[in-house]
Amino acid sequence: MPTTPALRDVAALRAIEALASQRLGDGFELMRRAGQAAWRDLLRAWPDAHRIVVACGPGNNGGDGYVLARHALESGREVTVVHAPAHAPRGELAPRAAGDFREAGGSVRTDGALPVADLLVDAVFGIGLSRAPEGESATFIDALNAHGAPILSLDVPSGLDADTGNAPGRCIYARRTIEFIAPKAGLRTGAALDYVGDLSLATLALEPAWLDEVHACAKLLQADALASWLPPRARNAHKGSHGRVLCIGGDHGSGGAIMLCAQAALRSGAGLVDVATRELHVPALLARLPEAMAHVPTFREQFEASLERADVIAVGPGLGQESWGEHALDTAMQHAQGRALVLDADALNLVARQHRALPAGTIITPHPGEAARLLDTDAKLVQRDRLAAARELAARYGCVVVLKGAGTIVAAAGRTPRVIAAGNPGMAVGGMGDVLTGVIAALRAQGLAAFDAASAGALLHACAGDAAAAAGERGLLPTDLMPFLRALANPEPVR
Ligand SMILES: NC(=O)C1=CN([C@@H]2O[C@H](COP(=O)(O)OP(=O)(O)OC[C@H]3O[C@@H](n4cnc5c(N)ncnc54)[C@H](O)[C@@H]3O)[C@@H](O)[C@H]2O)[C@@H](O)CC1
Ligand SMILES: [K+]
Repeated sequence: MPTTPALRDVAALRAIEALASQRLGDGFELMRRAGQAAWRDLLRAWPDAHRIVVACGPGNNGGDGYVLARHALESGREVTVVHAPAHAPRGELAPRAAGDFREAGGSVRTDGALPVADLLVDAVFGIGLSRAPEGESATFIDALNAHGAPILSLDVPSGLDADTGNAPGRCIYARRTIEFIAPKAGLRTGAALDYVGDLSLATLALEPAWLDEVHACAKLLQADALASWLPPRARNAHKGSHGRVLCIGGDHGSGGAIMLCAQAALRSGAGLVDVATRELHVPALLARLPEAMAHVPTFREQFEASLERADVIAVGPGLGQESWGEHALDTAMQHAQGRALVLDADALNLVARQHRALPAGTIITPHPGEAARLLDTDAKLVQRDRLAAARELAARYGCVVVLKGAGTIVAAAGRTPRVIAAGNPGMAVGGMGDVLTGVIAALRAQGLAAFDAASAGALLHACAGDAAAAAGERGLLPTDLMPFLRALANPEPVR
């Protein structure tokens, strides 16, 4: 796959299927290729699986399952196709694939009962899922999940909405999913990451140019894209060449948040970092991070001078929503003209509370709860369709949005959203977002445009999290990322 592959939604996949069926002259050819590709993938991942149960649904996803089952049968495996009573093959193609399987001597159980197996193949529902599985469909999915053998899902774990990554009801927990034709946005963000397992792709030998004829709903940013975002450093650089970041936050009780932000900004290459925080936190900050310059927002002149000097103002980590934080945010916003802004955490909660407009190009980094407050909805609805929520935030606030959570999304009006293909659950710990704010602010200060700084920052942060998680996800600390931020921010060996 290229470093930033295009992601497709169901509408685009339907368009590609129609186009390909027409150009190949036979609708069944795609199903034949899908079933065969899935069989090859199964052999790669589970070469020793002998007893294979293929669970088929009523549509073309089930048809792919019948094609795979015929290949398994012909290679001497013990194969049983099982479908729920209500899932007899329908339409034009699936009955044909089922007929081929029976003709080859395959047996089909129509009572939904699952025999002993080394491996289950899930071909119940694909991109045609139209509602939450209920009744027999729900019981069948429950039985597959409870069986105990690993599950290979064809195209989509059955029950998952391939556009949103939301499971509206029961859903298969796959060990592995083989996608057909093109990678799907909905398999890479939010709840989807609990269901998909390892992902592989079969393009079904379609001409790449055919894919270009349909729209991409998002792009996937993978670890190897990182180097291309990071600007080279001039040999005669001085500290001013790499930008000046002012980090504002750390009300009483939250002093660590702004320290993490500042340290991450320095480790991601900012030339100068100022911190405006509570006076009480200054000694700890300077002891821990002597490279930072400390200011106190209540000393107005000193604070305003630091705002005037800043290239990038990052507000929010540990800011709180009391008058101290409100005053610091107000003052920062008064000096936003001509500077880049990165807003996080309580800065976003204050923006939501005050119904504040944001200067164009502001980067906001909400988690789903903050996104919900900004959109006046609830976090569950945000998570139900993360891409739509990120796009809506970008449109409503005219800003660049980094919607955090598994499969972070970066969106901006008029741009194709980006989905980050890195990060891990070890990063779900307090302080991790403060680090992200510092990373993005540092990249913005080094000259990246807002959308690129947000994208590269989210990717760098996630990759550093993955590198740090090599020692274990449980117990991972935000400070563990610091050496990896430095290493990954320097992809070229230093001469
Ligand atoms: N159309 C094509 O050209 C190709 C399709 N392919 C496969 O076909 C799949 C799409 O096929 P379909 O469009 O037939 O859709 P699916 O097979 O995903 O499912 C549609 C069928 O399931 C039923 N259904 C949907 N949600 C349900 C629910 N919650 N409870 C009960 N029944 C439900 C529908 O009524 C319909 O009969 C892809 O995911 C892929 O696996 C591949 O063979 C490649 C080519
Ligand atoms: K499936």
